[in-house]
Amino acid sequence: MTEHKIPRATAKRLPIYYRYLNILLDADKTRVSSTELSDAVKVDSATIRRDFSYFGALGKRGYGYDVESLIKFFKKILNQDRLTSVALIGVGNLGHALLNFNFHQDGNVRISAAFDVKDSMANTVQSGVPIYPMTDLRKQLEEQQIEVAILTVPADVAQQVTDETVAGGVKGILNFTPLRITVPKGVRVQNVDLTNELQTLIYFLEHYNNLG
Ligand SMILES: NC(=O)c1ccc[n+]([C@@H]2O[C@H](COP(=O)([O-])OP(=O)(O)OC[C@H]3O[C@@H](n4cnc5c(N)ncnc54)[C@H](O)[C@@H]3O)[C@@H](O)[C@H]2O)c1
Repeated sequence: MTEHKIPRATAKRLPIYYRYLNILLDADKTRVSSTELSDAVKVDSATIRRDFSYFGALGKRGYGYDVESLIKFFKKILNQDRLTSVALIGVGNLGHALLNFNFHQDGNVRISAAFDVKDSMANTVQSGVPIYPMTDLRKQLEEQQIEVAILTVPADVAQQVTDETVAGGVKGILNFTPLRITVPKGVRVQNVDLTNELQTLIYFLEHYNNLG
């Protein structure tokens, strides 16, 4: 499939396009030009045209892109048309916040099981999600066929928990811990580093805001 050939930067922009296209659909707009899209999502129109060309979605001159067919197409690529069950491991401060949030606005991703070592937490339900003891991790991941996990445990146990998670069949890990975890080939890790994001923002404010 073409999916494997999409550059990473393009893949990262897909959810942004998808979200905006849905807004257009809700507003009963049937087509959109790359310039219009560019203004809305703050990506230059040449990049948008190049991104879309990777999927073979070529806009017609003077017409633009058909909103509905683009959405249909992106839905498939982004797996938005099927529900993805996700596990959360480590129900502390951050874990609780994510459980509470539980990706409501997207509707197709949900945390369906959470795990923690604390005895007091085991076999309770938090924000509608069952919390299992770590001894049940592998069994639950396998039974629920969960392939994506969010890691919110302390850094010193992150690698050990990662190994257990991968043994349960998980193929993708959203890693909130500061540890750069090691995974076998075929398992993908996405690191979320809030400090880094904040520092990047501050850097941009300091270096680019005074130019104009
Ligand atoms: N709190 C934040 O704002 C924030 C932001 C970004 C990243 N992080 C990182 O996310 C992780 C979690 O942060 P936090 O503030 O929620 O910590 P926390 O101490 O509040 O929560 C950690 C949870 O993990 C559980 N845990 C410990 N060992 C475990 C194991 N072996 N298996 C399963 N569960 C285990 C603990 O019982 C606890 O409930 C840390 O690595 C932290 O550095 C935190």
